[in-house]
Amino acid sequence: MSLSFDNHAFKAAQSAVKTFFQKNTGPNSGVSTTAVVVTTLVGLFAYEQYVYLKKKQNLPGPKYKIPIIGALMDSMNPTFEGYLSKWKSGELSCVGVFDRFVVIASTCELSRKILNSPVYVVPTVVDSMRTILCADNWVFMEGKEHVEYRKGLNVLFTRKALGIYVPIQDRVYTKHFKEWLALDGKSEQYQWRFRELNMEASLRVFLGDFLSDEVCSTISQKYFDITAALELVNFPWPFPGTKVWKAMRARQYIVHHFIAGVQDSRKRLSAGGGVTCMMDAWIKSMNEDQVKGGKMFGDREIALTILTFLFASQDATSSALTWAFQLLADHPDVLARVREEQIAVRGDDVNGKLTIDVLESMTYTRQVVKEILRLRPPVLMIPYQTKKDWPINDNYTVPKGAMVIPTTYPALHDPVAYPEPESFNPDRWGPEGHAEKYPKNFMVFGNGPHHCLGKEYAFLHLIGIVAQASMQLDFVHHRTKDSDKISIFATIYPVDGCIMSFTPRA
Ligand code: HEM
Repeated sequence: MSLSFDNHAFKAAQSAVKTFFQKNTGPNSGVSTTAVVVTTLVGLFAYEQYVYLKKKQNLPGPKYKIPIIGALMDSMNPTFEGYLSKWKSGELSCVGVFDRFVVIASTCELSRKILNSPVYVVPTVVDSMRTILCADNWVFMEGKEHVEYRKGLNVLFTRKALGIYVPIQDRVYTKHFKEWLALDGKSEQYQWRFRELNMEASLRVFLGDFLSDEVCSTISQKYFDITAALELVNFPWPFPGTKVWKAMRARQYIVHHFIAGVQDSRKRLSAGGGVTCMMDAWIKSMNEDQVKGGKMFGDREIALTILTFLFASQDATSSALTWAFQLLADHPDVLARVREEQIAVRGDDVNGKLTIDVLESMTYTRQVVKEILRLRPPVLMIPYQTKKDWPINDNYTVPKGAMVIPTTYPALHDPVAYPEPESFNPDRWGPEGHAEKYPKNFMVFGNGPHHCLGKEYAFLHLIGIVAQASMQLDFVHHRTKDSDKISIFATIYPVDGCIMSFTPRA
């Protein structure tokens, strides 16, 4: 991100300042350099305010912009309460950070409009991501090119493919449950343990055993640097030591190992090996398509795409998993019904291996997962950017180049669609509830051409963990005064980090 407030006007101001200097700061000019510098700075700051207010028009938002940085501090240390008050301030509101003008939409209607207007907007992920994920990554493609590329990835999320992943997921759950049980019922913050389970499940589903345990665990550590750089607006230059710089280094390590994995998978498949993970499935389907002249993906391209899956899934799913355990432990009646369902659908085999058929038959557990995602949506806001001036409604035109952000939380807590929206009520998704009558409000996975590619995988993953944990583990949530408060680290977590203890299920 550059620090140019508005390129044309800024250049004009620069040239005026230069002329002024040339004319007035000679030895005989009688004007001191300090006076000129101060006047220039005041002029530039005044100009910056003018640009901000011109874009802001009548939108709710700060009355003026802090010179140069704007609301950088709020952006670096966001609070959920801060977001809530922003959303409540109006259906559209605004803020300025560095040279970024940000417009936030807080209604379901406007949020959907943004997600479904590819003519006006393009996803930006967040500012730093182009640097971190590499500018040639498919997620930054637009329009037809994006649609076509995305079609080539659908093969990785078909029901058949999802069925291959289930036993891999199950093995990872068992491994992590054992680790939790080895703590002998000790209570501690589990948020990061849930994240580790999730990271290993993702890596093993995506790349199977092509990564060693050691590399998996290093990636898990290094990935923290990528999450930490996910602020809405970052420090503009990736100087050594900045969050973006650390994230880039993490990406280099991860992509290096992913490329090695792709190469191993190619070799193994051409030696007649079977499909063991997503990458194998992808390469095998590519090999088959080759005969029909289908698209061939290169090693780095595959590695970068899998990095986007990790990026898209890791934080969101870890957040969902944390709230899942917390909410289930806090609602023993719901947990008891999940267990009843397990017995009903799995019969004598309640501790047996998971399959996609059995996961799909768990209708109540799916309702529970859906309600967890509604109550605590992992992705609160989805940053897009305008490609041109956009008259988004009768009262306001979003200027070209602005970040325009649809929100999910307000629609998911709309009392019309979800009466008593703060209560955890999986039955609202069942035949006796009426939440399913408001599909437009359920924007947990976005909407429109960029809606989440891994939605069904995420559902099955969360249902699988809840199913297996409910049968194999007894768990207690040690509530604190901060358990229901929300902290923001790319996504949302309970402020106390979810203090839990696990023992084997009696
Ligand atoms: C609970 C877990 C998850 C949540 C809440 C979530 C949510 C989202 C959201 C809100 C978007 C943006 C949609 C839009 O712009 O309209 C998105 C995009 C995406 N998600 Fe997910 N996601 C989750 C898990 C996953 C998983 C597990 C994967 C892959 C394995 C994945 C892959 C993607 C991809 C590739 C995109 C970008 C799609 C595109 O630009 O075409 N997500 N997700």
